Amino acid sequence: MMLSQKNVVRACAQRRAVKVSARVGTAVRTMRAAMPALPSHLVSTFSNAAALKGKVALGNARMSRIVGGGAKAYKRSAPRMCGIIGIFKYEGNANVELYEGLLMLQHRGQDSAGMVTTDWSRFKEHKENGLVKDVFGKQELMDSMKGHCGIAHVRYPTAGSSSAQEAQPFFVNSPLGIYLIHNGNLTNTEELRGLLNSSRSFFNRHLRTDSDSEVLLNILADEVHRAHQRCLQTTGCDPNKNKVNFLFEAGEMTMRLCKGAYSCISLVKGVGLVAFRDPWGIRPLVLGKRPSPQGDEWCIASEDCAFGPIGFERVRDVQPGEMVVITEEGKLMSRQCAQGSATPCIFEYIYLARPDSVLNGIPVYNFQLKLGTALAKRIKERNWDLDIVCPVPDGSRPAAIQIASELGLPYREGLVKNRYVGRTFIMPDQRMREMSVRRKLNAMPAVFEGKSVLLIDDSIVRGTTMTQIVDMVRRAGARKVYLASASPPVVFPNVYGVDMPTRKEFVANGLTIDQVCEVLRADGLIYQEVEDLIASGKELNPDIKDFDASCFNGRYVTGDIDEAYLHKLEMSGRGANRRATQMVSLVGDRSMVATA
Ligand SMILES: O=P(O)(O)OC[C@H]1O[C@H](OP(=O)(O)OP(=O)(O)O)[C@H](O)[C@@H]1O
Ligand SMILES: NC(=O)CC[C@H](N)C(=O)O
Ligand SMILES: [Mg+2]
Repeated sequence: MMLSQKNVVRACAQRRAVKVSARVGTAVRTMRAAMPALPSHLVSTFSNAAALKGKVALGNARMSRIVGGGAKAYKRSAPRMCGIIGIFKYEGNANVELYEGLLMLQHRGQDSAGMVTTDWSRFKEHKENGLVKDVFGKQELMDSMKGHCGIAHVRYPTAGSSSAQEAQPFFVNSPLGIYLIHNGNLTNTEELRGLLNSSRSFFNRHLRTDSDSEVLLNILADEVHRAHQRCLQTTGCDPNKNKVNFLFEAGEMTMRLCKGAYSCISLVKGVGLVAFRDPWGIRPLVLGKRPSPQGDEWCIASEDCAFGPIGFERVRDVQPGEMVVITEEGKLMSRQCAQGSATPCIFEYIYLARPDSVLNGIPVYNFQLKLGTALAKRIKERNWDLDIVCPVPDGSRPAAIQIASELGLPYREGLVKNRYVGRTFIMPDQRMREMSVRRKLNAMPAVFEGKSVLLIDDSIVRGTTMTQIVDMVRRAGARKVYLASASPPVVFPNVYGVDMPTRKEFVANGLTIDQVCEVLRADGLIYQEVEDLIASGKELNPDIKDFDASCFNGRYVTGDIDEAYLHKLEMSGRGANRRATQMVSLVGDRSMVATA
């Protein structure tokens, strides 16, 4: 009987099919008999582990977790999040610059793309599932996106579903016309949903999706309405002259009510381009400008790598808890809506952001070099007999270059990435899935033959990439394969906008480093220490007193996340289903970065 992938996972999770004995060999035989369709790499993982150690005392639960996680991992690509951009110009259309800027943020999200442009009298909106070039690379559509201001979004969902209805921007028409785009994830969405449905909300707001971003927009709109009401009750307050103030007041209340991560950009009719960032500054948001004969023009984006190609220059980060308004006339105003205390997400620097970005005053590239330096110190203590250092393209290159230099070893690019694979539908059978991983990366015998190799990756999340690569590198003739991860083991879910909601999908969850090493079939494995990671960031910007490193240390900076929350998340639709039926990206668009 051939079991489907889903059934394999289910069978593993329920621990019915695998009768694990203390001896792994028995377990492997049992697995083979019970699940002929089990991915061979997972079965051989255990055979190999057994060969390496003789026997491995992995418990029943742990075994089924690894098998379940690995099988699921085949369906998924690396976790992503969202990217946002807004542009204010005085004349001409903003559409092409929004498109170019959004392309520079494509690595942050690949599920959908959306844009709205305006001349402040009419608004033109378009959003669809797909990559930026597929959604907006159409002359007729772009010609119709008129207006000198606009906002645009790329999405990788962390709440709700990946349906096109939940693509961004979201829109409300009352009390002012507001479009909003959001990067991050609210952690008290249900509570806020309740507020919007309570008598507190005069409008009885109708929520059409499961998206947290739609909730956030409606909270903001509701607070604008309340600010307007307060004005009407105050002698001498002219609502028409106070719209910017309504936004600032709404920003203050929104930041009191909303928990979690939110970097947002809005177009507000009668006000202008509005941007705000949660009081913890978890997700990035950067302000840029360029001169024009009429005055400064503005761009606000998740990462300042978006500025260069469209002629903007970085001014500064939007501060945690700050709201910036660029009025319809181009005047920049700002208010600190909440006492901010920067604890930016450290995972941004390791994995999510492009190396050519500067976030929170820290150049991402420099951060990655520092991670290389810190890790090299620990590697030296291992006394591994190494011949070459090889990066896993693309994310790990800066760290690997630094490690090679610190260890005095040759840096060799032995893995070639096919950057033309692009997005791929879930492969219908196992052979094709394996093939698609192999066509993404190719190992060169010319580099590996007879060598003891130190492979560097920026992170090992589910272990999918690394398991395949270790195999490939051995097949290409490597004598020994050692692994180093520039980040610590990922063991806790990310609740702030990165799509990593369940612990069981992480290869390092519940295992010792030696056990992970066995699962990955390597000769040695070393991870970055959490203290070294945080210290590296603080050295680059001493004003940052702490980082959100929750996926490594389980300390959630917003203070509202406990075991019960994580458990509920894992049991929820997102955690349980893991979007098994949607498209996945087998090659992230970061492939364009380091090779450009
Ligand atoms: O353990 P896993 O779940 O496989 O995920 C970790 C891998 O995913 C990312 O690479 P990816 O190929 O997505 O993109 P990159 O080119 O930006 O490195 C990351 O850089 C790791 O290599
Ligand atoms: N990754 C993100 O920033 C996602 C934004 C929002 N939570 C959504 O799911 O659409
Ligand atoms: Mg990678």
